[in-house]
Amino acid sequence: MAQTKAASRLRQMLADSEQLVVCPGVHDGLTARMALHVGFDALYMTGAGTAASRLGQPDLGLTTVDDMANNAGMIAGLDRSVPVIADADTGFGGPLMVARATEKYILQGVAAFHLEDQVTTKRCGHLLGKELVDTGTYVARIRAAAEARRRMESDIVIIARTDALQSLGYEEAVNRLKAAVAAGADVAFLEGMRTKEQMAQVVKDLTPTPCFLNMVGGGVTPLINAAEAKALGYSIVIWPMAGLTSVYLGMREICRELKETGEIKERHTADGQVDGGVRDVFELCGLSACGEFDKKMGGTSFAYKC
Ligand SMILES: C[C@](O)(C(=O)O)[C@H](CC(=O)O)C(=O)O
Repeated sequence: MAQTKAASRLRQMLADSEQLVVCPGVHDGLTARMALHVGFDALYMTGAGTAASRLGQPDLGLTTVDDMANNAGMIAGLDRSVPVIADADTGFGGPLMVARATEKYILQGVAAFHLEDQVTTKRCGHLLGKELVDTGTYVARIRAAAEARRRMESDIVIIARTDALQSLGYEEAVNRLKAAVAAGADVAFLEGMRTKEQMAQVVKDLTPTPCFLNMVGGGVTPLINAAEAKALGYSIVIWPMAGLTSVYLGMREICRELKETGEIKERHTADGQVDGGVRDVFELCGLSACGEFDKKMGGTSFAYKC
């Protein structure tokens, strides 16, 4: 398996200490297309969003490895030059299963993924009552992922996440991250931080390992902007709710309008064009590019203007 362009690209970004990789959370093709259109250097495939959009379920470990890997792979395939960082929850089982999951993510062209130390009946890191596996079990997950990466001759980036802060405290959480890095993880992710002091301290305590920051709207971690995250020394910051919050607010507004008034009024841009209509959505998803490709290859189905 050759090294993927996207994983190498992400590794280059991580090697540049001046660069902070800012990733909007996306959960499906349309939200990913919109983030790509706006021009982000990398995307984050949220597990919570995958559960909500593919299953209509909360983030409680209900997605299978194939739900997650297939969703991540579809998103990664939209633009292979833009790295996709994907949620891999607990790795979906013991070391054998974690290795299989890693192989699936690699084959799907994902650039990076995170593995955590919750039990497999996991929950969102910003909910109460999280249960953990012991450090040995967690490290075995990371080791299995690193071994699968070696077997596949891949350069996929492994992000170690710990949820230990809530029940075991800061020191134990940092020890778990250090053990995960020793077992082959490239990046450290302390989940559920509650203070700006912790946010600053963990970067120092994990040096020189790049650190990952999770900005969940409505979660337990204080929200800071990209400039502040960069000043603290973070390498990656994700905003996992970007797609979910947009859909939640936008769909609610439009559904209410239809229910209350019996119609949905067209939205317009400042220069009077319809905004968000059918053509905009198709074009965002590559309508013109599809027609051009078909024609160039000698196809005739889309030779007329769509
Ligand atoms: C990052 C996360 O794993 C995700 O699935 O996006 C979640 C965030 C969320 O539930 O919004 C988490 O922090 O556990």
